[in-house]
Amino acid sequence: MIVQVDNLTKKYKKEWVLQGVQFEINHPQIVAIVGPNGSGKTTLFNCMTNLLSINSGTIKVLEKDYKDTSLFYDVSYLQDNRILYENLTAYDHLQFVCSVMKQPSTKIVEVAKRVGMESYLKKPVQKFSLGMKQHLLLAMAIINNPKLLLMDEPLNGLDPSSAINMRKILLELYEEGTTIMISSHNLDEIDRLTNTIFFMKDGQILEESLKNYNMKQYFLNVNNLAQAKDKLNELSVSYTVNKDDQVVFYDNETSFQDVLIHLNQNDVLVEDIDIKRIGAEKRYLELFERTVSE
Ligand SMILES: Nc1ncnc2c1ncn2[C@@H]1O[C@H](COP(=O)(O)OP(=O)(O)OP(=O)(O)O)[C@@H](O)[C@H]1O
Repeated sequence: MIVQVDNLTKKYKKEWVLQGVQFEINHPQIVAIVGPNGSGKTTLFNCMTNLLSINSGTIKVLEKDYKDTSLFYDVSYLQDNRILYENLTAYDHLQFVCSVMKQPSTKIVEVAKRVGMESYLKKPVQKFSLGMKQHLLLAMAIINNPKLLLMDEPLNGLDPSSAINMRKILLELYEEGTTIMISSHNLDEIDRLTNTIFFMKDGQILEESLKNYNMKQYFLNVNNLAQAKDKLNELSVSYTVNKDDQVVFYDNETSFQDVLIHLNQNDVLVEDIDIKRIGAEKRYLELFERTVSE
């Protein structure tokens, strides 16, 4: 067991933010935590790392109670950049983390290279851009090869190539056996990283595999719509016809190839094909549409 959270509740003064959070992670994976602003993602991470007291419930991490101080060596938490010291260099920060994590200082250059921050390793943080600070936070979080890595909005301020590099590093860590819990509002990036998403709604977690949402949706323009409908009915394909007279269907039942072959053999000409992927954004809108439009 990597994480087990049972009936976790947390309130600030009168506001209940976590209202019975419940989930388990039993094997190494990348899990995204997604939810509107203020839904409690940071609060959940802060509770899991014992930075905040909880009101009720239990949290177990790597088979231990979350308050067990030995977890410090195996769990990293990438928080926002207010934890950085403006007057210290990136090297100073990494040296400090190395010493408390009992890691050799040779790791500093190694991790700086991996993250792509060698050129400003010796500069003070006050001269850093937002993205440079994110690089340093990432380097600090992975220098000890954690078993569990919690990341609160790590993509903030990253340019496209840095975001691609971060994705590469996270996928490598996952391959090496690290479990990553990442909160982000960047649903495209989440789609690229994982299809396991915990949606935070009403102080609870809705745990979903987005496999269904990663289906492809096909839009066909055909020369003879009536004939096409007849032939699709023969194949028992579930389809709809949209306002542009396109035949729309998903790839979960009959394969796309079979549909094309059947139409072609029955003199229906497919003139154009558009393919869309249904991802996390669609599910997010279904769950939070009112919140989004408010
Ligand atoms: N220290 C605090 N004192 C009082 N209320 C707080 C405190 N920290 C957070 N809250 C409230 O708890 C709720 C959840 O906040 P939290 O930061 O956990 O949400 P979040 O999902 O991480 O949001 P975002 O996506 O904006 O980062 C919000 O309503 C927030 O105002």
